[in-house]
Amino acid sequence: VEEEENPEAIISRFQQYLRINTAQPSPDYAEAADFILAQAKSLSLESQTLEFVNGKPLVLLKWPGSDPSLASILLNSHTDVVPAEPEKWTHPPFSAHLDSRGNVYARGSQDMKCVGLQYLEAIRRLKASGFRPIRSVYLSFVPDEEIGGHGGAEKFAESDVFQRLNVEIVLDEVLEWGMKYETKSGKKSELVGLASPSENYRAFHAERCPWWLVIKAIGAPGHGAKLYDNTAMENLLKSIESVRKFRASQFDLVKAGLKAEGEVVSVNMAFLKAGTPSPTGFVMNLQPSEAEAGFDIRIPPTADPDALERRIAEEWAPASRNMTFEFKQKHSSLDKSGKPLITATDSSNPWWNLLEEAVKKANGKLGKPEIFPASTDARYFRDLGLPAIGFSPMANTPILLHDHNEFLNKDEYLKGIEVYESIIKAYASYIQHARRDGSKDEL
Ligand SMILES: CSCC[C@H](NC=O)C(=O)O
Ligand SMILES: [Zn+2]
Ligand SMILES: [Zn+2]
Repeated sequence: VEEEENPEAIISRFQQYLRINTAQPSPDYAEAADFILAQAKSLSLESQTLEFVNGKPLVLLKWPGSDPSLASILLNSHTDVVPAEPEKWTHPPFSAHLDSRGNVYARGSQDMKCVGLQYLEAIRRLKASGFRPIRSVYLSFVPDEEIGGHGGAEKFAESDVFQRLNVEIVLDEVLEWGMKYETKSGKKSELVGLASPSENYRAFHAERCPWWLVIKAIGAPGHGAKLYDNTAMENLLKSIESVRKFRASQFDLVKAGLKAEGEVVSVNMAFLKAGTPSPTGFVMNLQPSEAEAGFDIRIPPTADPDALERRIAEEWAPASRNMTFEFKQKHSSLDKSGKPLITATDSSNPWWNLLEEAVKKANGKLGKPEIFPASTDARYFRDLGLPAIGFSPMANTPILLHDHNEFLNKDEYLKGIEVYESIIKAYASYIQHARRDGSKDEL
């Protein structure tokens, strides 16, 4: 085994990447880009750095295939991570501390620096084994996924550069996802989804789309002791009650086991803003003339977006109650032709089956296609009509996305590299033209 293929060397590279503080809101993108470019160089991959937004580099790597007439494969990962509160971690979030059980602690160890580097390590192994891709394999290391992807994947997907890559399939991240709730029958709190850390890998063919909604109420201000109708607070509270009812109806479907979490609309209040500040807090005997609330809504591609929009306009922020609303973020859950943004998993999309087979070959098992409850950059590629699959090879791993003490076990990381090795090999050697209509052409 070559020096750089030792497990120690592999883990050490993972740690190096994790130690770069790319936490929002001020990620060190320059250092991350340098690191990726150095890795690319050591692997003799072609590279270029794109800057759709100043100071936010997107590193694009290429492993050229032997047949440039075939469409290519894109392996996407984001380089930014969410912030961490260091004092709440057992090991500092950018130390990449390796403990005696082999757990590597760092912000980004699951989401998703692991995946970005596993792609590269898989290529290192494939190269060492003498494998040569027929299709070109591209890797994109994109900025700003955690804040919406507008300065990264969104611009990239819309770019001429991307057009010229002739991409036919995109792989992106997915995170293990579970939820806690009170069962209807008793007080017992349960975990569904990946409650018992499972042996299975999960793969996602769609995701819920983010709608970040702000509703605002106005009303006549007045004395705090006076009862009168149509205050801003009263008007907003009516909306909140209505939102809560709807939220409960959706959640009940999940609790009853009728729907998966990705199949219902979620709505959670993100902020409340009202009141007249005073040096000691808020003025208490004044009813404010404005009140605002913000909601994180996620809509599955299977839901009717018009119906939800009507509900917002008629029940949650009716003009008749002196209310207005605004979206801070609104990704359509339908494509341009009005079809739900769902990547096919039938015979019209050979990449799904190839993924399944490749994971099996690496002794893994893939679950049924699911709808990811949160959002990833994959939606920008699905917008273009491209198949995109959310997949991160992490089994037997507790769900710590955006949580304190995020870690990944080194053996799970190493196993993931083998899984990607198998996937990249299968994808890059696939020589049929995959057509949207499901027909195939032997070349
Ligand atoms: C509006 S894009 C935000 C993307 C983010 N992705 C992962 O957590 C999410 O909140 O789902
Ligand atoms: Zn992520
Ligand atoms: Zn994230």
